[in-house]
Amino acid sequence: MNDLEITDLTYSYTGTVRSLDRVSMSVEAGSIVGFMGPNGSGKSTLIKNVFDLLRSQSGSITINGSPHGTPDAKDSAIYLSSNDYLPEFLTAAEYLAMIGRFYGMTVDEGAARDLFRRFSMEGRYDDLIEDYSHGMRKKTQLVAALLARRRLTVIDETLNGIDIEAMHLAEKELAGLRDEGLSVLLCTHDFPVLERLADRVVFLDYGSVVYDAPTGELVEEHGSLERMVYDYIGSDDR
Ligand SMILES: Nc1ncnc2c1ncn2[C@@H]1O[C@H](COP(=O)(O)OP(=O)(O)OP(=O)(O)O)[C@@H](O)[C@H]1O
Repeated sequence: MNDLEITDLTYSYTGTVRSLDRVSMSVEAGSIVGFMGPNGSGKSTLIKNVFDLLRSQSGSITINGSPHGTPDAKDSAIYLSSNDYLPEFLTAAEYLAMIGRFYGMTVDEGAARDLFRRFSMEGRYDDLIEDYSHGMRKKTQLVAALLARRRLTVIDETLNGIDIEAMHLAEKELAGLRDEGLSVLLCTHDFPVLERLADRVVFLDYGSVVYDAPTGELVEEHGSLERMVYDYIGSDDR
């Protein structure tokens, strides 16, 4: 079964221009799908539709087999947004416990502290988030997802801004989610990360899917994801 199934999703903010135009794509269980596209291509609009943050206008979205607005669907997925907004007035311990309560689970404090240590934030677990750097906030978002371990984790450029050591660990941890049969939709323009990690890549432009294929096939055909994107952007068919 697919953890995320999007069929013919169309969305317009204005009623005239379509930010998404009949987009269909899926994320298979136990896979990592890379999600790319130029600024304004519709990536955030699609993710906001998936998480019911924008009311869908036409098409259908299911998460773990349930329509995306239902409690079952919401319980099955976690969204790491591109910004670093977290409740400033909570400590990470309180924030992670709150995320646990959202999902009806008790956060394993030992596992949380261990992730904090491994992401080079030892000793900061009980500090207020208002004193965290940008990178620490991004890593805290990631720790929340790694603790929640939902069927579908959607990462909207959350990894931008974390250092190379944390990135290395993040890649390992995301591969670990996949090994457990969980899935990840990873929105990033970090081509090497996608080539290492993504089983499949979806590339969006002007609200439509341009490429949707296994990463290996795209790399074989174009030489690299970077080449694929630069050739496409520079082409006359656009
Ligand atoms: N609130 C809004 N009102 C009107 N148009 C919007 C709104 N939000 C986004 N758009 C338009 O919808 C289109 C898709 O935007 P979206 O933010 O989904 O793109 P994106 O691929 O996430 O871009 P980026 O890489 O810059 O984050 C763009 O043309 C954008 O201008």
